[in-house]
Amino acid sequence: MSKSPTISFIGAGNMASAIIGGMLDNGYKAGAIWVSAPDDEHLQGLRKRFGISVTTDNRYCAQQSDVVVLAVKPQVMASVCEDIAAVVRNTRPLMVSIAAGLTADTIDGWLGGGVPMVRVMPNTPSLVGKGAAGLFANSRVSEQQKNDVAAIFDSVGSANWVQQEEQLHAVTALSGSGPAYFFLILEALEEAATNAGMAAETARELAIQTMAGAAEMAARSDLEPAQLKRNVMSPGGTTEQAVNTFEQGGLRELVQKAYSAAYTRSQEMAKELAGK
Ligand SMILES: NC(=O)C1=CN([C@@H]2O[C@H](COP(=O)(O)OP(=O)(O)OC[C@H]3O[C@@H](n4cnc5c(N)ncnc54)[C@H](OP(=O)(O)O)[C@@H]3O)[C@@H](O)[C@H]2O)C=CC1
Ligand SMILES: O=C(O)[C@@H]1CCC=N1
Repeated sequence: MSKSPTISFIGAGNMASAIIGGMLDNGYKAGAIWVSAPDDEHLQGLRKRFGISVTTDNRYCAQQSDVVVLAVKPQVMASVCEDIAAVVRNTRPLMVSIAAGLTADTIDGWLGGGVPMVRVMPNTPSLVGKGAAGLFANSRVSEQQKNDVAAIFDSVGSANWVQQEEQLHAVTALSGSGPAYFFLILEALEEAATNAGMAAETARELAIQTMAGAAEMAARSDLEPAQLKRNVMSPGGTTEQAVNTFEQGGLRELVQKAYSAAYTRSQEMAKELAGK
């Protein structure tokens, strides 16, 4: 494989667009990226936005590249793989799946078997170069191919290898789904502030800046999150009241429950879809 491999995305939705946008902002050339999906109008929009090549023909798309990223919903993965299997057998690209749940063996079976495959669990902040991805390679993937895939996901954030495929369930429940958890908190904080009379625009600006600032501090500081939290809590002050309210309301248990629900769903999807 060349130093900068050509990359085809099958599926052009939220996650593919986020990765492509991030890659282009971080040095990848539009000329090296192909995308396929059923809706030509949507594809033309992406072509205009990103300058990449587009086609409604999945087989043609798969033929163009050293790396083929499967970026469709898990429920349509079987039919997509069966459609491109002959092409994959001939051109032998590195296959990358970003689908939640589906195991490398299941997808390999749909592609006809013997395929080098990396499973990645990325997240949508890839669009702004702040993605967090977990990666697992099957035994057919070479070191060079691992480096090529890691370079793609490092270019849009951070790429983190896991040694056991099962660990991707944990990645999915944390960072794959995670952006939605923080957007939910953002929504709730904005709502609370506007209920107290703050202008919506100001509430959004302050809430986003606070979330970004807290994340940046946690990333840069040697202190534990618990200590960073205590540093905001003046004895007898306002934060103490809010944090106690969260703790007494069962926030930790709720977070554990939500995380487990996502984890379990990832496991269920693997079982449900393997038979299809
Ligand atoms: N969204 C996220 O935050 C994350 C998603 N993922 C995984 O990424 C994958 C895609 O998710 P997401 O981007 O959110 O989903 P979307 O629904 O946004 O995107 C799916 C894309 O696949 C296209 N598509 C549907 N059928 C076909 C087909 N037969 N051939 C080619 N393309 C097809 C859709 O086109 P159309 O819309 O016209 O039907 C759409 O462009 C999923 O497997 C998901 O598990 C992983 C991590 C995070
Ligand atoms: O909700 C989902 O199933 C996908 C996987 C992680 C984020 N979105």
